[in-house]
Amino acid sequence: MSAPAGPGFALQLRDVWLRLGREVILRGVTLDVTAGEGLTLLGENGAGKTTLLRLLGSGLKPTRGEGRVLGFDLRDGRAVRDAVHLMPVDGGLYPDLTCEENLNFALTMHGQSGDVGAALRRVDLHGAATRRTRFLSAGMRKRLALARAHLLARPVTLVDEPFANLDDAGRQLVLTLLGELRAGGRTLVVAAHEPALARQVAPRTLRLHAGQLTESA
Ligand SMILES: Nc1ncnc2c1ncn2[C@@H]1O[C@H](COP(=O)(O)OP(=O)(O)OP(=O)(O)O)[C@@H](O)[C@H]1O
Repeated sequence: MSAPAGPGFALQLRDVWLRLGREVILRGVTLDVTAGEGLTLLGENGAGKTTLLRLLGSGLKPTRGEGRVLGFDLRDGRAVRDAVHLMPVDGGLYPDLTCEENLNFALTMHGQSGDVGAALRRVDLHGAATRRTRFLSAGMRKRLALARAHLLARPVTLVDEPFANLDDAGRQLVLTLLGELRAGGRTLVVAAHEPALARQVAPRTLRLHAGQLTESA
């Protein structure tokens, strides 16, 4: 990349192309996100939102182009994965672990400590603490994944469709907990089909279309 990321940039992409199989998903994506900024990522089904989040979390490598996360090259998977937490659309939980085991495991993996009981109470899952996550409803899994993202509070938090499968109280919980992450200075990227909700915590809006990313009003 021509210029290294300054300390104020959380995310930088320069002319990033990404191909999966025969399909070119990203076509020259360039992006600058300052530390602490909140970004809503819009786009129709299949536009490439999940793919872009996975790239920013170092789960996929650019086919062409360059990127940095908190100054670390995207290809430096270990450094990027330590700085980033990606909350995938399906929650990304371990189905045979209980709710509290999932949270404890995530803390251990990042060398962090935290109050797992309080985190479960926050999302109204304290009654299911010892239940394996495979036996949770889709909305309960979403709540648990949200609790994990909030507990880890990584400097960059990427969230894929946080409002899906949630009731009104659950959607409000998403806004509250993601809002707290932003208030604590974390950089937040939310891929969603609910722009009015997502913008409440991530006001800058970008749209992916035909592999290209543009600012959206
Ligand atoms: N492993 C893969 N191999 C090949 N193509 C893939 C792979 N994963 C995703 N794709 C394709 O990449 C494109 C973008 O998918 P992606 O999941 O990023 O879209 P999205 O914007 O998140 O969609 P949605 O709103 O439906 O969740 C789709 O055409 C999809 O078929």
